[in-house]
Amino acid sequence: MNPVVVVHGGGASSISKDRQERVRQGVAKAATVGYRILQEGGSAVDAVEGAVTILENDPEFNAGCGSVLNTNGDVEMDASIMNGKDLSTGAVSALRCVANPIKLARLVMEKTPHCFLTSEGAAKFAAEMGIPKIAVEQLITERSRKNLEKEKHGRGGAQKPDYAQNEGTVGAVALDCQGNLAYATSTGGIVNKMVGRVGDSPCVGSGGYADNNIGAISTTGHGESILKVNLARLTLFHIEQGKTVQEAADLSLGYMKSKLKGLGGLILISKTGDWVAKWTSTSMPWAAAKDSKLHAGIDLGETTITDLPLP
Ligand SMILES: NC(=O)C[C@H](N)C(=O)O
Repeated sequence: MNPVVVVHGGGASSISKDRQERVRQGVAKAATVGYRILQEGGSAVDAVEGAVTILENDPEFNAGCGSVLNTNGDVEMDASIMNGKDLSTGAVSALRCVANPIKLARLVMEKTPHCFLTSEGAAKFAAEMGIPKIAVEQLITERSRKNLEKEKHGRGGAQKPDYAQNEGTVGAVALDCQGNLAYATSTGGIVNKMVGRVGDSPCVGSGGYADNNIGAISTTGHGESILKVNLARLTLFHIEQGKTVQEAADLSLGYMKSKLKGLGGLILISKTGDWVAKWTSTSMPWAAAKDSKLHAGIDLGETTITDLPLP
């Protein structure tokens, strides 16, 4: 089986010129790292964890360092991961003071009898696993502080968040040489969210899904809409009904938009290695690595294809 990795850096409003290059490099690096892991014989789970860790560590994206702030100016992160081989899954939500939520989600999947740990319980488990607690300041950037200010005061103190401004959730899907599929999704959520608000990203079936018999998907966008339509599982349902990856993505994103006015995006790989990156938000940085080529883009109709650097 030829390995494939696709990553996204979140459905977003238009990305400013000065950030575009950094965002482009971020997704390209994540896809390249994930692909190398697969080429070296790593599993799909290893690849999605590796790719998402790169994006969590990159302050340009709304996950790990660079997460958006809640209404108290604090960071509460959500993440989930799934192994399509046996449907094992792990998730964390409302997690504070950990650099890489996706690593903790994987530990929930592999080291506990549960699928999902939240808040204090997740933090306690992180400590038990020897994951260092970091100061919240290490996760907060100048940009996220400014975004919160803008959200609170810049729109005349409007109470409702403008979802078009919420950007940067990260995700990855992978197909390894053995034909195994996996997904990982990680986020700081939405700007100015209520304390304790949990979005779609840690919820299996909404923020992502992976089943070796069908495909793997990671989603991004307006979490409350994604939760209501179970965007990830809905898309895979269309694949099960015989749709192509493009058709399935269009159908499920189209349904969320027409039914709820919810905008978002997704990356998807089928069990046969067909892949797609689609969005209804203004833009979505993404990159895909397959057959030693790197495909990447941010805006609609704009795709570049380059050779992947040799290992
Ligand atoms: N930008 C995003 O994808 C946000 C995420 N889906 C959430 O609602 O928490």
